[in-house]
Amino acid sequence: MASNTPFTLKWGIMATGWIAETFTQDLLTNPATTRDVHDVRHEVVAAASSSSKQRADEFLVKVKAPSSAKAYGSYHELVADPDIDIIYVATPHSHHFQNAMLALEAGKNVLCEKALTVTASQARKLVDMAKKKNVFFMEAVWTRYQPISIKVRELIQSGVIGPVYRVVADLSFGNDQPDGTVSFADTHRMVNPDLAGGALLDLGIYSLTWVFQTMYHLQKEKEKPKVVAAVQKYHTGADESTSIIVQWPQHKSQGIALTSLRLATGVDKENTGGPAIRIQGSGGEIHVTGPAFRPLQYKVIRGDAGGKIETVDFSIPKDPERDWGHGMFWEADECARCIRDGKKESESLPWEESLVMMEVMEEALKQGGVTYPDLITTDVFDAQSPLNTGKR
Ligand SMILES: NC(=O)C1=CN([C@@H]2O[C@H](COP(=O)(O)OP(=O)(O)OC[C@H]3O[C@@H](n4cnc5c(N)ncnc54)[C@H](OP(=O)(O)O)[C@@H]3O)[C@@H](O)[C@H]2O)C=CC1
Ligand SMILES: O=C1OC[C@@H](O)[C@H](O)[C@H]1O
Repeated sequence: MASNTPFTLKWGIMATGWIAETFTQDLLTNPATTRDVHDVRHEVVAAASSSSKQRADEFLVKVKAPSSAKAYGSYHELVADPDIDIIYVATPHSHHFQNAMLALEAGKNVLCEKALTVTASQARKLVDMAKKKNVFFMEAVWTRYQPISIKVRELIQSGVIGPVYRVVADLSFGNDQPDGTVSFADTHRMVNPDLAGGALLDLGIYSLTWVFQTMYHLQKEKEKPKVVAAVQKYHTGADESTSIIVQWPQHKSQGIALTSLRLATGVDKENTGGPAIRIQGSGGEIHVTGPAFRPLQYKVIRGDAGGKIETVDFSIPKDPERDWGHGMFWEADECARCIRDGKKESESLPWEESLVMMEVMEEALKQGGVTYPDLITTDVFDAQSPLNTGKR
């Protein structure tokens, strides 16, 4: 008989920045009252800051973690904690390879923020280590686990718009300034090459996510894509605007993934001006509206119904007690279920798909002449790398 007790996943949070705070608050929501989830739950066991233990302490207070949660002043201490089941890597992309490898080497399950790494070779090495250590490993593309994504994938598979031959997806931030900048300081992770900055690895990955989850993910026989890219470089050397055409010739399908720090997807911040994602099948279309990382509406326009439009809206549930909900808890629930069930990778975002997406982004950046420093592109693990010790 199935147990009524939810499976508990114990988390260690690596880094204390913006997304660490947001994700941890989602972890701390009540799954039952927030989103009607009763089979899994989450516990925040510890958080670590590479800057100081005090920063980790302040972080735990800020997110209202239970008083039992431990604060560490180093990533090494975090990955050595035997009470932790899974490490959430929430550092800039520049650090993901070294930080995720530190955790995998220690035998921990890992959920690593997007973009998974800076290079495809780094991503392959992480997957190899996850296999060697027999642990769960997943790229934290939260969009894949949101109900709207699941529904859109189901709709496509049901054949309601026929075979999908083209997807156009955009995530652009509209930060153009009169002085020619894109509003981020040159040292900010969005544009700083030392932190693997640039529109593609940070935002364009969501446009690619829609291209991939609506086409490549659903291919029965996987086909390697061809890639053509146009890249506009920012004065820091990172990309400020990147447009990629991904082609699967045998499937007769093409995806166009767009991203820009200058232009916005829509005229307002909610991107309601038009569909951010347009999925075109031979029998109709699906339009998805809202920022590609967390869109809240789709429309199905069926050719066989004379263009009749069905509109479906979604919302992000909140924990009534915490007055909080960002929509990252669904990916956390996926980690818990996979680990409970002994799975090492998620079916919604298999390792192979993360690797192919990294290859596409690497190729696009190569075509655009974007390069990153050796410290962050090496695929040789170094536990004492400044990226792991925080000695900047
Ligand atoms: N899924 C999503 O919706 C989002 C995902 N992200 C992803 O999360 C990652 C982190 O982004 P975000 O939280 O916005 O970044 P922040 O700059 O807010 O935080 C990054 C944290 O990483 C740690 N860190 C370690 N070394 C450095 C360094 N040299 N420079 C800066 N920080 C360092 C710091 O924590 P400490 O000092 O405590 O070690 C810092 O607080 C990125 O890869 C990004 O793509 C970001 C936003 C949204
Ligand atoms: O992943 C992300 O999604 C939301 C954006 O605000 C952020 O810059 C990006 O990293």
